[in-house]
Amino acid sequence: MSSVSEWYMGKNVLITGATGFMGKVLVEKLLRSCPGVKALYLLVRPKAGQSMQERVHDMLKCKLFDRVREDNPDFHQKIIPISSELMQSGLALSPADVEKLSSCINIVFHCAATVRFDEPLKHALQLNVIATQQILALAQRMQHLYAFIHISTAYANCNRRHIDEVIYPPPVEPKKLIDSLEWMDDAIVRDITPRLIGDRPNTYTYTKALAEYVVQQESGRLNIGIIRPSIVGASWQEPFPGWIDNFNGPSGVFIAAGKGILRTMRASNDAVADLIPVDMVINLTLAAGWYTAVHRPKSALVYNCTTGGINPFHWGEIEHHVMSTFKRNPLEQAFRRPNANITSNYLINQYWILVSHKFPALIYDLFLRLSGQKPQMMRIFTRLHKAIALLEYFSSQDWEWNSDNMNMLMNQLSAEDRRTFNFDVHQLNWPEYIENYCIGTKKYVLNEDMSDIPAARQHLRKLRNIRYTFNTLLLVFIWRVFIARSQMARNIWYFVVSLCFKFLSYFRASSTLTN
Ligand SMILES: CCCCCCCC/C=C\CCCCCCCC(=O)SCCNC(=O)CCNC(=O)[C@H](O)C(C)(C)COP(=O)(O)OP(=O)(O)OC[C@H]1O[C@@H](n2cnc3c(N)ncnc32)[C@H](O)[C@@H]1OP(=O)(O)O
Ligand SMILES: NC(=O)C1=CN([C@@H]2O[C@H](COP(=O)(O)OP(=O)(O)OC[C@H]3O[C@@H](n4cnc5c(N)ncnc54)[C@H](OP(=O)(O)O)[C@@H]3O)[C@@H](O)[C@H]2O)C=CC1
Repeated sequence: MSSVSEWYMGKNVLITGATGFMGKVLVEKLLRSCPGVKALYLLVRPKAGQSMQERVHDMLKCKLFDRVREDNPDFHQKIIPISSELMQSGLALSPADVEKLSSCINIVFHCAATVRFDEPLKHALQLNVIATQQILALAQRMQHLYAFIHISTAYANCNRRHIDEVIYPPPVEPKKLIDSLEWMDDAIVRDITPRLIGDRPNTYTYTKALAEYVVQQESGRLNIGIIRPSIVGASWQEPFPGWIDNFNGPSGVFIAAGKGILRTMRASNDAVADLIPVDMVINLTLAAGWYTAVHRPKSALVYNCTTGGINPFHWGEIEHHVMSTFKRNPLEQAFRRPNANITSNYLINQYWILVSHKFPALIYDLFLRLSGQKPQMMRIFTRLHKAIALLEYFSSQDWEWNSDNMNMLMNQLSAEDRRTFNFDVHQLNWPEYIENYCIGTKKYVLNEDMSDIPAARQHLRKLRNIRYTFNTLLLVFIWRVFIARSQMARNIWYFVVSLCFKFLSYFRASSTLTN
């Protein structure tokens, strides 16, 4: 057995955010690659009418856990859900649970956060900063804790161009901010938020930066590791390629482009798209847990978990591969044929929004109205524009992350560990990864069947014929309205036609001469 897996043998692990995208992959990998792990304690809240037990039960039934289920059908016995609402005082843990966790937990992975970019500051602060303080306080009480791993983001310091593996001074002293926001009502907080977040784009990156500082300040004698992944995408290889379960980050953009809804977006073709597969992030996280526990670094080690500096890929290339994949493997019931283009030019983008988003939406809604249905396309576009406006900051510029600690960690692993907990981003073949990612959004986010691809292709052919018919009708209409009715338009038209004719004659004559 590898030394990382061996270390997890007999250990009790506490995980927050286990029902989220990364948390699920962490739980799965621990169960599959560290079969000796004793128990996973998951802090989960009841949600949408489901108890925390029901939520965890549903989670473990999902396809992500198929491989674990094959290896050990009783794997759920190692999962111990603990009811906890991180936004409440004391994390809403019962005294008995606090007692239990304090006496048995050996390692903590703190993944829970709000990742919404439009989260009101108070809420983001409550979850990303205050809950982190509370988890740290709980960790301080743990008698057999070897390591505390905090999941941050590579964009916590996105106001800098070059980001080292250090904790930067916070934009404000977190305690002062917490105290001030406490007495302010939501309207005042909303008004001052832009001033507070300053040169960061949203409350998410701002509060994640504050959380890192809190972890550093309040860690006491804990052994700390901070993981900073960039844009976390579908899985690369494990448990199977292309697994993804949400619309966050690029996934929503890929889906909207595949459905033919999104045709234009502001992004720089040449900017590095710092995507990193979720399985690589989790492999690094588990390896960092082992390293922190065994080597007990004197101060918190930060791991920038990024790809751009090592194996760069650009948004322009992503656009190409996403479009090519969705043309070969279309999504069902596309609105239009997939044909999205990115541009960094504001005016060009506005033009295409008008022509390729708003105009078709208007026509489609008119059609829905006329056929007695409720118009919906304009509403969908309004939401899409709101979502992509929040992402454009990240797709229009480059950052440079130092990844010395990631390299150091890799060098610390045995050959076997490097295979089992692979986070060597050199090995990523981007075109293949993007293809699997897109197919993953089709299979696991939209739950579409691959056997329906011929029907989806047929639908795209139908859309192409509608487009040809529509363009022909438009041309005839323009002809009737403008050309046939006005002498001046007729003269312009004849002038253009004769110019084309002359050009053709000249071209033919010159090509005869050269022959
Ligand atoms: C051809 C392609 C070319 C590519 C070009 C470049 C692409 C660049 C792309 C991306 C760069 C990203 C850089 C991220 C860097 C940071 C990384 C991190 O550290 S954190 C993780 C990231 N976090 C987020 O991504 C949260 C973003 N999401 C939000 O903040 C909210 O969801 C928001 C404001 C976008 C929408 O909020 P609401 O309240 O209007 O809606 P709600 O409740 O969230 O969702 C409504 C419905 O829309 C879907 N949806 C959500 N996000 C979507 C999206 N981005 N696109 C499409 N649908 C989305 C949802 O699944 C939901 O569907 P139902 O109603 O349940 O069926
Ligand atoms: N996804 C990405 O691209 C990136 C993510 N990260 C970081 O990785 C971590 C995980 O992100 P990701 O998995 O994508 O996020 P998700 O939104 O998928 O998951 C968030 C998790 O936090 C839990 N949570 C949220 N609020 C509460 C609460 N009040 N009480 C208890 N639990 C709560 C959620 O539980 P519930 O199911 O109950 O809502 C869920 O399990 C975060 O720290 C994020 O900042 C960093 C870089 C990129």
